[in-house]
Amino acid sequence: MHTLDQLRAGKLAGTTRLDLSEGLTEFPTEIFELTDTLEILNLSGNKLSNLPADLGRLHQLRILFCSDNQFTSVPEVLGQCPRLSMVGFKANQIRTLPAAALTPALRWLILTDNQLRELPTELGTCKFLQKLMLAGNQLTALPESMAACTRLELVRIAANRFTELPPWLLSLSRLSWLAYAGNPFSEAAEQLAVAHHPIATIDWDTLTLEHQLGEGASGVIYQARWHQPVSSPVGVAVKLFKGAVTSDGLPHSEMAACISAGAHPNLVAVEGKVGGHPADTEGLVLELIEPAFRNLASPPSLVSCTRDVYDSGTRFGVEAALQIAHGIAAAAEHLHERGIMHGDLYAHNILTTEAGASLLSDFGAACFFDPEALETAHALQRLEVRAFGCLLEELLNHCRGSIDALADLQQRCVQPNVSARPLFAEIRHTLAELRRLALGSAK
Ligand SMILES: Nc1ncnc2c1ncn2[C@@H]1O[C@H](COP(=O)(O)OP(=O)(O)OP(=O)(O)O)[C@@H](O)[C@H]1O
Repeated sequence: MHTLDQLRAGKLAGTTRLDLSEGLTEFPTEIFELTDTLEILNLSGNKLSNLPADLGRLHQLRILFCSDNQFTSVPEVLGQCPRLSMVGFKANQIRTLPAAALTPALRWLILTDNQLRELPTELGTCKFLQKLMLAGNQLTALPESMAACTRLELVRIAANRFTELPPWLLSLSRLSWLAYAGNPFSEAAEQLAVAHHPIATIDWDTLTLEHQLGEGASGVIYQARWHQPVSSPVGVAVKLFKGAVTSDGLPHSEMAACISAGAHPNLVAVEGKVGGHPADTEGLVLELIEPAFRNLASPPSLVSCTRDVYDSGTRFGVEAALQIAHGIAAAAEHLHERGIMHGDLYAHNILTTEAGASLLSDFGAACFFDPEALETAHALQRLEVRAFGCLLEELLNHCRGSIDALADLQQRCVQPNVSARPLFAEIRHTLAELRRLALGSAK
């Protein structure tokens, strides 16, 4: 984080990235002293409601963040920054996205947690659009012109007012990560899934919270001891939800998905939901994940956009790669059978051990569908199969040996013809066979 004083004293000359959060009510004109170098401007956490009319002077600007400010409209002046490819206005009070604000280079647009009711038709001309974050608005539809946004890979429309899933979304050939829970059209499927999976209520008084294990966008996780009447206390993890909308959707939908997912060796087991919390906070009691588990990768960077980032030294043996792939395919198949799409099937949401055990976690983007409405169900499943294909590509890229049959499967999972992609039952079966062959040849 930089300071206005540093900027005014000329100490930031030549910088390519500027981060200022000081309760600013106006755009500091001194920023224009950085016109020749400034590529990333982060003005999140201020009190801004507009940007200067000559913003286009920042001709190198590629990335602009203005989260947690007081904008009511996305400034039209953004359209004058030709290189601007990433725009973030999360948690403002935005009601309008003017067509003039759209830049030709737009690749990543974040308007999570605003008050948008409609979007301009011109969004369909943003042919480089790859990642679109619209959770927590009041949208009822997306412009049909967006069917031309064929580079879209990740779309968040959870917690809006959609009465149907835009049908053209399901034929976008690269779409891999979709979150739509918390809309009127998906409510019935969510309620049905929860009704089919009653869960124990664990009284808050039977839990002793110990230290914090971690914190995600949707909640805080604590290690705890669960005192049961007949046995000695067991170690568990307790996730207490924050309640607010996240970039993936509503915590309520995350809870519903965790609960209705049911038990599977490649998912984190849910013991029950917390009852009787003194502040009425919602929470889940989860199996404690062993410390030997590590995230397979880190979330995408500003550069990688939709793809995870791996540690430079990451290398898998053939058997480990197949074992991880098989475990995650089995988990995804299990979820799909129950009418749940994970929505965020990514290596950064997969935990693995050196021995090759794997867990698919983070249900923050999960959505529900009717598994018996086959056409939509299969289209959604095949969308998530592309996400799995991306994971397979990454496993192959970091694999010590080559596996031609795995490369073939990967290609089938990401093929542009969505309806020709295999479903997870077939993928899991193929991977089981490949594991058997690999084990056989290792003997
Ligand atoms: N059951 C568990 N046992 C042990 N540690 C856990 C458990 N669940 C979560 N954690 C720890 O808490 C952290 C936050 O978990 P959480 O699932 O809320 O968020 P996340 O998925 O990492 O983040 P986000 O939801 O923002 O993508 C994890 O990274 C992990 O370190």
